[in-house]
Amino acid sequence: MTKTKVTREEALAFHLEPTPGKFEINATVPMTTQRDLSLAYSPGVAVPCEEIAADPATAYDYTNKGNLVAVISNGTAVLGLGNLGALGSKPVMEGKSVLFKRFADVNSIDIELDTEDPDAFCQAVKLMGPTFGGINLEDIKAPECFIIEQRLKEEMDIPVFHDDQHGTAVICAAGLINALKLSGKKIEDVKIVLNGAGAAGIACIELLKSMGAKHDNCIVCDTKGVIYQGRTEGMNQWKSAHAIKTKLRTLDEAMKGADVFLGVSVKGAVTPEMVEGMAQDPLIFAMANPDPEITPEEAQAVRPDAIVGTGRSDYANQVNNVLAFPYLFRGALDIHARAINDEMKIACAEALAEMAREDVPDEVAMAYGRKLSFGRDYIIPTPFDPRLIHRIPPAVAKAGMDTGVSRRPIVDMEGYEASLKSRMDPTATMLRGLNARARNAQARMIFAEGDDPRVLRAAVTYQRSGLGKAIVVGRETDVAEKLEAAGLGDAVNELEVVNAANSLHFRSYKDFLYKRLQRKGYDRHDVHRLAARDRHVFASLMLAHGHGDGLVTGATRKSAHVMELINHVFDADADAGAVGVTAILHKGRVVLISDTLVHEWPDENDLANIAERCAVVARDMGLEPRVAFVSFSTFGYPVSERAEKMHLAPQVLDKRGVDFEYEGEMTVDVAMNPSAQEAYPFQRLTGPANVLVVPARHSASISTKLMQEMAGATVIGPILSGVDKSIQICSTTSTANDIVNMAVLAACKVG
Ligand SMILES: NC(=O)C1=CN([C@@H]2O[C@H](COP(=O)(O)OP(=O)(O)OC[C@H]3O[C@@H](n4cnc5c(N)ncnc54)[C@H](OP(=O)(O)O)[C@@H]3O)[C@@H](O)[C@H]2O)C=CC1
Ligand SMILES: CC(=O)C(=O)O
Ligand SMILES: [Mg+2]
Repeated sequence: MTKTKVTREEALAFHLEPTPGKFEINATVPMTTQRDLSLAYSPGVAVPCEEIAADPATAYDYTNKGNLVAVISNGTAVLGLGNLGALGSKPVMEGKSVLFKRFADVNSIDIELDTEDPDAFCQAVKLMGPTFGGINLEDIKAPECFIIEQRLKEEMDIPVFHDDQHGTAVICAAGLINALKLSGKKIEDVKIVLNGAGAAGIACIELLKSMGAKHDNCIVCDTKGVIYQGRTEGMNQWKSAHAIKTKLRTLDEAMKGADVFLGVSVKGAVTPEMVEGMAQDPLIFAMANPDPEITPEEAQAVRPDAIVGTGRSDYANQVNNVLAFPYLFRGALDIHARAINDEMKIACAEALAEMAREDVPDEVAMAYGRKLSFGRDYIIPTPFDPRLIHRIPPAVAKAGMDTGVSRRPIVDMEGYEASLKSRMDPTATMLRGLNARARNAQARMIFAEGDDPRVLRAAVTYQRSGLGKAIVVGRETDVAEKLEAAGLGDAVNELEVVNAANSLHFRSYKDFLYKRLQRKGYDRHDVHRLAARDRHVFASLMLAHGHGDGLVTGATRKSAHVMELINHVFDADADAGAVGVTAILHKGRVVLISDTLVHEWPDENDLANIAERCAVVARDMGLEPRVAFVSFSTFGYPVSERAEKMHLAPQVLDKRGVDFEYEGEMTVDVAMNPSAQEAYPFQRLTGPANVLVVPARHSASISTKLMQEMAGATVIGPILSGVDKSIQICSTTSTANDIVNMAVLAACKVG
């Protein structure tokens, strides 16, 4: 991975703009009217106060306690920068709060306490207990951190978790589990050298020992070198517990023959010479921040066989507690936990390790600019992996429930996972509904473009997710090679691979096609070539003959070409009533835009047809359609010849008498914003439009692509509607995940 350098100027500008710091606080209730004020504040607020006083558990129902975590530091060990004081630590603490929100939707506030006295620190935190659902201690130096955490755990009834200790230990354990798998070594055999016997170091070595690492195989070092039995200088009880009987005295000596190096000390503490003498396939986690004990370049220059991880996001294998604390707290908060115990931490480590060994979604590859698959450069999930939020907290919550720290156990684990998915993306609920329908339908899905790795990965996901059976059109050897290259070699025997050469039905396909094309200038030879060589045509013929229930194609060629080819087999053009509908998912809203695929310049009758098709698609997707014919004018003003057909289309529907709401012509803001609608009291929509019928294909394309690029909206489609068989056309920029979504739509027969 190439290292992206961040300059001091950039870092300061990032913290300065748009407002100083990294987060603000927003209200979740309306606060506009007198009534709102009476409910949120006096007199209404008295009621929940009394309820909570009578039954403290109801604080989780009537206040934000249950989803609020304090990130608390005194700034005595800020990253690896040392004691920068309470105020100097604030940017890191604000940062941790932002990570809590971004990755696990945990509300969090940073609190910097200006004291180095453990008693004063504990007193302050303890007094804040009622406010929070959990306490995340951060960047407090050892050994005070051990005393503080221990005491607060005993005295508070919510999880108290020192992130630098346990968050780091969890992610270090997850990485180690997978690195050992790759090098074929066992935890009970490996020789481990730990440099840094502070908060992070002691916790890491303790967790690894609880997972099977042998005491005598672990050498711990600090600024004074090896911690051996009998050493007196710079010792404390936490270090003594890990002292071993040895003649080794320096880190240099300790590193000779070591299998694993764990660094939680300071920048540059390790030299290439030290790494050179390590055992075969060494594992090096140089976790000091912001600069590691040794860089991956330096380590791999002398030991190309090394697996290297650092705490930074700009190298491969980021071994950083950001992968642990948001999800540990999410799981703990959701069971109203009293504590985060060892079992919950180990469950978190194991779930993280397991995830890294699975196929990685395209969204993650895109965020990181490279394909990730389990191996030396990818042993732990990356922080932007969208699976983390619904995979890790359930594992943590379950471990908490099994070990009795939960105050409100989760009864429906599947529902919990589903709620976690939609927690980060409200529109995911709709997608989940479609997935459930597809799973019930168990459609045999034809994936026409078996020569494309994205399509192959989508086919494997479709089948392995239990959505139905995947049939791939392609050459067997080519499919096998491409699956192998995508790290899915074991899927070769799972997929059905079909082509003209191995199809038992090829002759009847050709007869069928000849009948359709014989009066359109095609002879038998042309038809043979078309059916044998064009996978879109071949796949369409399969579908036409019922040798699949749905078809997904279009990932490798422009949709207009694909439509042309499909039309050799089906009547899927404008004359036949076909329509393309694109769903835009953004900020919890779903809006359908049409026609994005078939009609170039529809007239008012076509527009009315398009609206009718959209209504079907909307209902198929669980939406009650409210259709707006959109234009740049609203109800005749400004007057324009171009807006005329949008003005007339509702009148066509008036004559037809349809069973859904429609209105127009109107601008997009009037269509979508109820307060803008108030200016037109006669208009008939009962709420914001969720279907926009646009004047032409170009405006459809411009609006959907603008939403995608500017707003980052999720775009699904165009969904092909009005064809009697279930066909969906992807785009050439579709990811494997997009293709699976299209297969789900095809399976649900949307449209
Ligand atoms: N990647 C990640 O997720 C995380 C990384 N870290 C990093 O780990 C480091 C330590 O943090 P933390 O444990 O909280 O801090 P502490 O202050 O609690 O501990 C620091 C430890 O490092 C030792 N140390 C310092 N310099 C050296 C050196 N040159 N050689 C050997 N040992 C040395 C100290 O030794 P002594 O006891 O003799 O003073 C002490 O034992 C930081 O760089 C931090 O950024 C921490 C948490 C998470
Ligand atoms: C990552 C972290 O918590 C630290 O370096 O202190
Ligand atoms: Mg820290």
